Amino acid sequence: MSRTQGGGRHLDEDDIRVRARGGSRPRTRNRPKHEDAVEGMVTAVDRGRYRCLVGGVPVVAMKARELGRGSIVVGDRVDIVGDLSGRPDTLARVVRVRERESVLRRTADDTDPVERVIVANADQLAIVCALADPAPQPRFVDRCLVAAYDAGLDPLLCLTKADLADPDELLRVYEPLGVPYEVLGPESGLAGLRARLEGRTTVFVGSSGVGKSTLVNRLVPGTDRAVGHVNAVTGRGRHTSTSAAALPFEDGWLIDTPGVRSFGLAHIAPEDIVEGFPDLARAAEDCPPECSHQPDAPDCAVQAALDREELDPDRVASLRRLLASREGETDEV
Ligand SMILES: Nc1nc2c(ncn2[C@@H]2O[C@H](COP(=O)(O)OP(=O)(O)OP(=O)(O)O)[C@@H](O)[C@H]2O)c(=O)[nH]1
Ligand SMILES: [Zn+2]
Repeated sequence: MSRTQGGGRHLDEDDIRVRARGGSRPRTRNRPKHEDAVEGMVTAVDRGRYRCLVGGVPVVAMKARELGRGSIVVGDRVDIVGDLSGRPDTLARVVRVRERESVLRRTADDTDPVERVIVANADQLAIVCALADPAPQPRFVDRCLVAAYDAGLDPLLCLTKADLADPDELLRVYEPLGVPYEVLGPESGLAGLRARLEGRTTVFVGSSGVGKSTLVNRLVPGTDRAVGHVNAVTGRGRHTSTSAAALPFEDGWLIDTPGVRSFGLAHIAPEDIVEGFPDLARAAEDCPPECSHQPDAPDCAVQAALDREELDPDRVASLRRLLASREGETDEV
């Protein structure tokens, strides 16, 4: 049959012929490119280079031009072609990014509308908070809880430096919310925490000095965070990256985020911020639409419940600060 005949009809007959031979898949012009691509997980990103773990081998890759401008972040599952040997000076190519099961986003600050995905495919957010030195920052915890619930991640509160202070005051607030927690000190075993991390992809966040690195290093001994970085391979500097890096851990992943001290929440709607406060959300349901929940808000049911002493004033204050910070006031943590 001549190729010059009507295209669609010709394709039909070609299709039948292929099937009649049995076995082989029908050839179509739309077959995915790069059928030989192999799946990998992005463990670090550094200036346009993606460090991926492909079948246990660390491979450095660049983004194929056909992928355009879309971002690739730590946690992404990607399809890779090219040199997958992992040898120095080799550079593979990421040709596809698999659909993400979750995205953890942040805006640079609460009034900045530009949001960035910082980690893909995580399912747990470990909020590291010291019990002392630095003093606990419940507002930081609240902010992280909002980000976790919004992203569909399960929160896990890691209370560190239990040798320096008692966790009771913080637990009085967070235990009734059903937030899982671990109390950790230098001498405490890590069995409980390990069990919560097994098989999961957990992002660690914490403000400076809370003991996050100490914790991650205890969980994955001998992990020099530098190994997570592309630099050694590209030879482009030895700085400590401020981007996230994933470490394999017990059938799951630990993702450290040294550059992320907090989450700007500008991309989260006020209603969703309230959802991050399960102890207050019920009362807020009785508020007028678009209620600011601030003390001067007319008919605010949160204020009414507060007046009846049904709500924890500190929690209401924290919610109000978060909501106000989206309006342009800063909420430093
Ligand atoms: N007393 C006490 N000190 C701790 C504990 N965990 C960590 N530290 C100390 O706290 C300080 C900060 O710990 P890091 O692990 O560097 O804290 P970090 O959260 O990674 O801080 P950045 O490196 O700034 O991100 C260090 O001097 C640690 O030795 C703890 O459980 N108890
Ligand atoms: Zn209200």
